[in-house]
Amino acid sequence: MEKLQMYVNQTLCLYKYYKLFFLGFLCLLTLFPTSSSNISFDFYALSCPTAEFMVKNTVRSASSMDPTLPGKLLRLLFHDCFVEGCDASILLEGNGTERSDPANKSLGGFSVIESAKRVLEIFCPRTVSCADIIALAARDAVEFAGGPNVQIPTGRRDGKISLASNVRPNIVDTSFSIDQMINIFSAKGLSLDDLVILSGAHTIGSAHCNAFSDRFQVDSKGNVSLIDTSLDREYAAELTKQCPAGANPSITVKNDPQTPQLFDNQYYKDLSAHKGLFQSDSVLFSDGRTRKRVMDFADDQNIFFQGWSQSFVRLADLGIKSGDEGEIRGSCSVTN
Ligand code: HEM
Ligand SMILES: [Ca+2]
Ligand SMILES: [Ca+2]
Repeated sequence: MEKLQMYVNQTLCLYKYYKLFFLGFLCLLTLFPTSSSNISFDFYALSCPTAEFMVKNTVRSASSMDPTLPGKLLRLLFHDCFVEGCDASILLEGNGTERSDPANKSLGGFSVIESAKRVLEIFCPRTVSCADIIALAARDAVEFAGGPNVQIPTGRRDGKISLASNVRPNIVDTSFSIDQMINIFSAKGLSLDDLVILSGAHTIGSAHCNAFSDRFQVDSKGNVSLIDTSLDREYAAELTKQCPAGANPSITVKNDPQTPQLFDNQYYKDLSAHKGLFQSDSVLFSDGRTRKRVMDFADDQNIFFQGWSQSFVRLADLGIKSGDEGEIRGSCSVTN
């Protein structure tokens, strides 16, 4: 009996120690969080409570002066996040940086990020990362253009690496097959659904003629022949008018001709009508794996917006640096 009592006491004692040990372990976990747990909603609530407000205001006032900015800001996030993660590597200037690669030549919106950063450096010096400003500005650009208002976590830190040679292997080209696109997206942890939904970004903004001019040909009499037969003939003829042979390479056409500045589901209606601008858009309707989703989104804008709110957060979350990784730049175009 005495032995049994001793045994019970020992077990209880051990249990107490284990509990203490376990609680201690939990405490340590919160003291040294894993890197990804460091980003959170309203990360700047204490350090810079007006950060999100200041970015939104900058995006709003710049976009009302220049309606081409929302498209540029949204694309900037895509090109940032797919190379080295969402870490503002795209903003670094200099020889051989991502920004200098020809695939990034048509990016824009840099001045909006810089002016938001300038304001933030006055009110909250060295606090808000350029990576967060890009993500917030893209989010605000979509809202400004009439799209859903998405809450995103903040706390991204700025990267120190930016290499032009990293761009081409990570950025999707319009000539890619759907399998190539799926490969790049899934390497980032993004799904087939994310591919269809995020391509919906092409409901705003514009493109240079060389991004789609290999989809058709015009003979000397002005007759249009389709190289990509998934393209609507009349739409192709319209595009050749806007982009005649030998046209100035700086000419751009609207990605979504019906509602070029409105973030809506018109892009998916365009795809269903064989009027996707890039080959990489058209394949989303031609391929049996994605056609159903294109039709869902063409039928119901709410379904697109719901999907967008989730896929956008996933895009803005790619390869985030947090905790003691990276830095908070003082100026977005150079490392500290
Ligand atoms: C999936 C494969 C994709 C391909 C092949 C692609 C390709 C392109 C190309 C070639 C342009 C025209 C650039 C120019 O000539 O100025 C463009 C524009 C644009 N892309 Fe994409 N893109 C893709 C996905 C995305 C994603 C995921 C987003 C954002 C979530 C995005 C957002 C935009 C926006 C907003 C524009 C308009 C930019 C402006 O107005 O300056 N794209 N894209
Ligand atoms: Ca990046
Ligand atoms: Ca639109």
